[in-house]
Amino acid sequence: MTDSRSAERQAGPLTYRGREIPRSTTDQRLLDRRGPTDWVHTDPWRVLRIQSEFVEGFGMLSEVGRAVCVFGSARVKPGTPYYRLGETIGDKLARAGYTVITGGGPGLMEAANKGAALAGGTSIGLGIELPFEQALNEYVNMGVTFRYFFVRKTMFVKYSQAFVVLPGGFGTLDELFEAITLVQTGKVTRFPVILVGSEFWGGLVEWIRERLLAEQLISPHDTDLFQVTDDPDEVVESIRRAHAEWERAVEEEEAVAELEEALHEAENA
Ligand SMILES: CC(C)=CCNc1ncnc2c1ncn2[C@@H]1O[C@H](COP(=O)(O)O)[C@@H](O)[C@H]1O
Repeated sequence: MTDSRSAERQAGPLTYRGREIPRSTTDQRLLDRRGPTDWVHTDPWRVLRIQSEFVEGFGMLSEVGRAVCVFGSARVKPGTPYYRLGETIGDKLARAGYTVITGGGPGLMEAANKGAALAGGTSIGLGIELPFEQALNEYVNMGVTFRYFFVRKTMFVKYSQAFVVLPGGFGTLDELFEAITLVQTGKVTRFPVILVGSEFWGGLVEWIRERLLAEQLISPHDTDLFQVTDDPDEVVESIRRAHAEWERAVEEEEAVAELEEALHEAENA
């Protein structure tokens, strides 16, 4: 313990004692315009920027209805088979009443946004600031551009109820494995992850079974955490089915809770 209370300073939730006590108070430093400005490049300041990205993202997305994220390569060109597949999936999701969310970039993100926008749906792009210039693709009708990858990833998961994964590179694989890990660890529940393109994904799925499963690095039921299809209608149907099951489960949970409450009241009457 320090000798006396006077040798202590409370600065918000922080306590300083003895020689650690700062020479000025936080307010003095805030109101004093002199002094170095390098604090704008410090981590505590970045934390505020990170917070503001969460606030902007939550603010824009919280009123979006049922939504599906579509991921896929930034590099696939318009007019190619994968691009057309992306457009079809965006279109069908929008017609089924889902908002389509993508990374807002070019390639298959653009394809899904295009399909959704031209079908009259809500087409969202969650862009990311990159070292080279890039704007949200022209088919995004609601967008946010993030500075931080991890804030953006939180938005993908929080505001969608399914992930559709088209062929892609590292970015797409990152998003795919994040989603599967979140489902595997129970951080998100009843969340369909649908890989589109059996020829493209076949090798990876085989490796998961023959290597990860065979070496017991995943559980047998973990291979059910994702499904593979080539059929855009099946993509929409699987998502619909999962949501119908989810709604039934929620209704059941609510009915059980009401029953329990009624029982509790009757016991206390
Ligand atoms: C031409 C080029 C490389 C542009 C990059 N521009 C990007 N804009 C927005 N999201 C991106 C971009 N690159 C990667 N991503 C993210 O990672 C995935 C695609 O990465 P990849 O092309 O598969 O690895 C997308 O689903 C997206 O969420």
